[in-house]
Amino acid sequence: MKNVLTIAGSDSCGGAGIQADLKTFSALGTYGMSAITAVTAQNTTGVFMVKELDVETVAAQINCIYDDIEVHAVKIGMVSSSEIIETIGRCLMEKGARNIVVDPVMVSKSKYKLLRPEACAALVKVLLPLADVVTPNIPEAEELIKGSIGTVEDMKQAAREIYDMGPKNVIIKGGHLAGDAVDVLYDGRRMVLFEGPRIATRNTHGTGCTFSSAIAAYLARGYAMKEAVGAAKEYITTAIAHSLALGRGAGPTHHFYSLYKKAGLIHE
Ligand SMILES: Nc1ncnc2c1ncn2[C@@H]1O[C@H](COP(=O)(O)OP(=O)(O)OP(=O)(O)O)[C@@H](O)[C@H]1O
Ligand SMILES: Cc1ncc(CO)c(N)n1
Repeated sequence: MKNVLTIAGSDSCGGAGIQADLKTFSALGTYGMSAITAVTAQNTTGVFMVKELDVETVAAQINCIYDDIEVHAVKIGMVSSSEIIETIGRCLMEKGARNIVVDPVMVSKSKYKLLRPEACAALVKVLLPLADVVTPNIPEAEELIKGSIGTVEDMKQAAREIYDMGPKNVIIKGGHLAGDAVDVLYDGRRMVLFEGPRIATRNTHGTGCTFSSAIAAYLARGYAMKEAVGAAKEYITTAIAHSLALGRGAGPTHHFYSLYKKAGLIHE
């Protein structure tokens, strides 16, 4: 069994954050563990409250996992303050963490700021250089490069600029553009495009969390980066295709279908 840790915020409605991450880890046959950075009160219509945890609690969760259990990959999601970011950076360096996936969560789909604006610099300085891969969506990539992105060519240029900030690989997710859902992976030498059909649904709560967690799970299972991203793309496309019309807003991705299908339990 491969063990995967998520360091992220809790989403009370279970569609994004820690809850999406753990569901993804399980569905992909890995053992999931968590260090919670903040508790959010949210549902499919929006985020209503955020309570950050103190840095001692964040550090204690990470340290006690690494002191006891082998961690084959770690995914970092919502980390709202500079202090929490610096604490996570320090802990992961001390523990020699590997297979680090950084999802630079900034704003929820419902437009709630999940990263304090002044903490963006710490994210760039501390977490990007530690990342084996960083997975911004279009608005996050625009914030990182301080420019606008409207085409796949713009995504490639943004990937080059973000690569220069220190991560080993960059994926720009194209979920926010029109047309097919195209993601761009850049490893400093090659640009690889992952193209999926755009699924016509409003139920896309937690797509970014699910995608980055799937990459972490596949890296933990020993996939090389390009193969991990390709497999994660298949997983997220399936999870969106079978997303759930829960609540009055954007419903969540679905995590059981792929597992059952892969296991040969679903015949179509
Ligand atoms: N409607 C869709 N159909 C198919 N694939 C999609 C769709 N929307 C997003 N994706 C894919 O889902 C993955 C996550 O991308 P997206 O841009 O939605 O992340 P995000 O904005 O970070 O999500 P989150 O709401 O969790 O912050 C990418 O692989 C993207 O191409
Ligand atoms: C806790 C949490 N993390 C990430 C997201 C992604 O937008 C969210 N909505 N909530």
